[in-house]
Amino acid sequence: TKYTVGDYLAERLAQIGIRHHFVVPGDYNLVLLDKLQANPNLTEVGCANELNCSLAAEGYARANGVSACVVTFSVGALSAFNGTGSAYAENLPLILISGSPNTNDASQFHLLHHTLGTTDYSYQLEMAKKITCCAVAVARAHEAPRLIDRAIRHALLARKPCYIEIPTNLSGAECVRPGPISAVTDPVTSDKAALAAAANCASEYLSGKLKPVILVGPKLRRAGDGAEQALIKLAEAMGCAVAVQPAAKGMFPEDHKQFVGIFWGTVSTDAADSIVHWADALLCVGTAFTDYSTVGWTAMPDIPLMAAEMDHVTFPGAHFSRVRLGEFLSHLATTVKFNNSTMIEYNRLKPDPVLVRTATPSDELTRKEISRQIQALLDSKTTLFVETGDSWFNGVQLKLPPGALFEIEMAWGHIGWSIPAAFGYALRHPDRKIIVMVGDGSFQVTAQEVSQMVRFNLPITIVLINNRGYTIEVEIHDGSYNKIKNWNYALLVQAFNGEDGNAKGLTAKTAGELQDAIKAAEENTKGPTLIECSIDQDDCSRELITWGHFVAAANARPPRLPGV
Ligand SMILES: C/C(NCc1cnc(C)nc1N)=C(/S)[C@H](O)COP(=O)(O)OP(=O)(O)O
Ligand SMILES: [Mg+2]
Repeated sequence: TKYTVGDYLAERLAQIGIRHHFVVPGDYNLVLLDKLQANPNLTEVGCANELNCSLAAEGYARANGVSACVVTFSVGALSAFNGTGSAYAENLPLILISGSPNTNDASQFHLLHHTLGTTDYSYQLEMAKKITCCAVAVARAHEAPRLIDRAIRHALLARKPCYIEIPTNLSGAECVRPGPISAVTDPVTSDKAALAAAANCASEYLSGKLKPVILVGPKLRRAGDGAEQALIKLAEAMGCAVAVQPAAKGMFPEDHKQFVGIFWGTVSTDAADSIVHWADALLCVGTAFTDYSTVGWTAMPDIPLMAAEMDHVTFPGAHFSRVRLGEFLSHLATTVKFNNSTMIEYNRLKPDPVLVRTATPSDELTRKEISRQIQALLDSKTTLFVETGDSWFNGVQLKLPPGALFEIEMAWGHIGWSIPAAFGYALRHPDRKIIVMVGDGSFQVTAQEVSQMVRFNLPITIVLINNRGYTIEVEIHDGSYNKIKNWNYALLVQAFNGEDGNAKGLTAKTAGELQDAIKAAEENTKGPTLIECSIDQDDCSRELITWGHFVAAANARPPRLPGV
């Protein structure tokens, strides 16, 4: 049988380590889906809609390093653009693949379904160029290898999504077999001279400082090439305090003796903000200072920063291009001077552990009791997903035991992300115990994907916090629009079982009911268990209220008058 464009794409996806590809079929991509399905290394994963498909691929990329989402033209791709935007903001190489019209239609000025009703079908590629690091449209079969290889290589190197458009009549067209995969995957290493200069210059700069602190950001993990291990080596070579941004929680071990908490301004944990503000040198590793991570700009560090990024290093008086993060951290670990002054000071000021009260079983359920019971669940096999909402604040406050992992989507912040993302992640990590903390508002956005968890028998535990609406928004700026129609969430999940599913839908209104529901969830190994926890609508974290106040103030800054 002839080797085709679809076979080429399938082989490249398998060669870069993809084992599941997320799809929603449409007549523009059916032949392509057949070719992908024909590759023995790929398992096709159907999703209920393209938003969820792209968010499932985003979650898969967190676990696997790279993912693929295959949709149909316009009606599919425009929804998948949302998860693609998430992958862009969260630095994940998601490969978005869309079927497109037959190559003969444009020149015949045909009006087509799934288009805007004009004879110009180029709008989708143009839109994709804005939200990916490389967007290509295959117009003739012989250019497929060059374009597919280029898009995938760009995505892998930039840790950003890419876009590949394949016309419905080209997926089955003749194509040559791919050359060595190293041409696509070979990493760009640091320039040797720049690496040495950067490490020497940085250790020189640090030796002149009295109180250095390391601040870890979300791009540390995304940089790959052993950057997380290299950071631990560097931290131990310096002996200094290590604080972590909320979106990077779990990227530095929280049981490490140099971990000083989550730096999030006034809503930091463990007084991390005190030691960060005490520092006279802040080595920022893959950090992202956004309005949300700086609490409406109130927590922007006010000393000159050292920034070690995925592919460059910059600090007062110096900039070094083409220096890979992992290599830089490893190299700096060998040249930097030991200086644990900030650890000594931190051990003086760190707060004593707080006593968390255990509710009695008949107590009405509260947010604090939910957190206490989830804390008790975390172990070395757990991956905790926290959804946009008060779950961010409740999740960030939890302590991660050795080996526990944490996933958050703080840059893009799409409510509902956690359900498809946890589903995609779970397919890649069936070995891990996945717990999702999600609010009622978020759950309503992407609830359909629980049915995929049922289909694949994934024992994901969904802790749904039902506080009757959009509480984050209430705290930022309240209005009628923050109210939502309440669902019977437990019953809904049972409906996803159809005739053969193993999902469980439970409700918990007291501490004891939650304890029992968690036990039932742990025993349900053949499907997802949703526990609907009802709490008072104003039972939210103090951190949310404080953070919401400053974020609202930042949103409300008056427009700058011209010439002011
Ligand atoms: C509506 C919105 N954000 C705006 C928004 C709107 N649309 C999308 C896709 N993403 C968004 N973040 C947010 S954070 C809600 O408070 C979430 O409500 P819920 O899931 O119920 O969580 P909390 O009650 O803890 O806030
Ligand atoms: Mg809510």
